[in-house]
Amino acid sequence: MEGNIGFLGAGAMGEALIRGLVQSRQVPPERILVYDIRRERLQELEQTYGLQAMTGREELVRKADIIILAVKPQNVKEALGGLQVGKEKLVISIIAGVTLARLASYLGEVPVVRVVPNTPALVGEGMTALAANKFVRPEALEKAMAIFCSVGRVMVLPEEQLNAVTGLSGSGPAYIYMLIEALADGGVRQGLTRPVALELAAQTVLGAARMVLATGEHPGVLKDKVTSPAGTTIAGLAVLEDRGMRGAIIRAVEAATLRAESLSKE
Ligand SMILES: NC(=O)C1=CN([C@@H]2O[C@H](COP(=O)(O)OP(=O)(O)OC[C@H]3O[C@@H](n4cnc5c(N)ncnc54)[C@H](O)[C@@H]3O)[C@@H](O)[C@H]2O)C=CC1
Ligand SMILES: O=C(O)[C@@H]1CCC=N1
Repeated sequence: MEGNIGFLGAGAMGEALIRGLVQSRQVPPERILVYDIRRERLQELEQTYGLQAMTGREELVRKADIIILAVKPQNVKEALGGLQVGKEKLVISIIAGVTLARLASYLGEVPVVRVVPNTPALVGEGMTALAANKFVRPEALEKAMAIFCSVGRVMVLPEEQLNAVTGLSGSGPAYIYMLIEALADGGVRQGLTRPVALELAAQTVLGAARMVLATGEHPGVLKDKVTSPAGTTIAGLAVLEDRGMRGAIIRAVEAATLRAESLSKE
């Protein structure tokens, strides 16, 4: 990948992308530039990855060809207010809920791609959806896609769908970690050791996810293949139905989507 990639803000998600990019070998660390308001954070990232720490957002914007905005929605105004970004640059925002229109109110008529990534990018298993404003040329969109393709899967969607994506795949890893933790607790409850239970739980989630993606079969069909008549699985599934697992997950995605919508207005 050509050019310098600059991160404005590098917390949990910024670092997941940095690590994923470095591990993918698509971008050498010396072409990754970072500015974060916390000095100790900058030093830590510089030492860990050998990337270039910038003295301020102006230096970052001057030296980077692609600028990834990775501050929290609440910090958008202080991070972007008064910032001059040339039209030849490509801005990529990973900020949840913040619309292309709102970004344009700070940045003006520059190419911006709004992206919803997730933290499994750190291990090359990210899921990213993106939408571009009208100033983004096809080659620039390709570049944005290449960055996120190097750390997982990518899809282009209409911007109106990105808050729902945030509620599903953006926040989703946390739901799944909770599921894995609960499965492991279940195993421990039945007498398994914690490490054994955790490995069983995590590999089961990974295997089930791979089955859905690799076979293209409806998850209901795959579920039926696990479920023997009068067997163990149906006994477990009946409890999950009783306790409203499906409804709880649907509501979780809804609540997170609504929160993404409200973040845009903060
Ligand atoms: N964590 C996740 O799984 C995902 C996060 N996102 C989005 O990514 C963005 C970052 O999220 P996290 O990394 O989780 O948050 P975080 O709080 O870990 O990182 C934000 C970073 O921005 C820095 N910062 C704050 N104000 C700044 C300023 N004015 N200039 C430069 N740096 C500044 C902070 O010091 C911090 O290191 C958010 O907008 C979030 O909505 C999107 C998808 C997934
Ligand atoms: O919790 C958040 O607001 C961010 C956005 C999606 C995942 N983490």
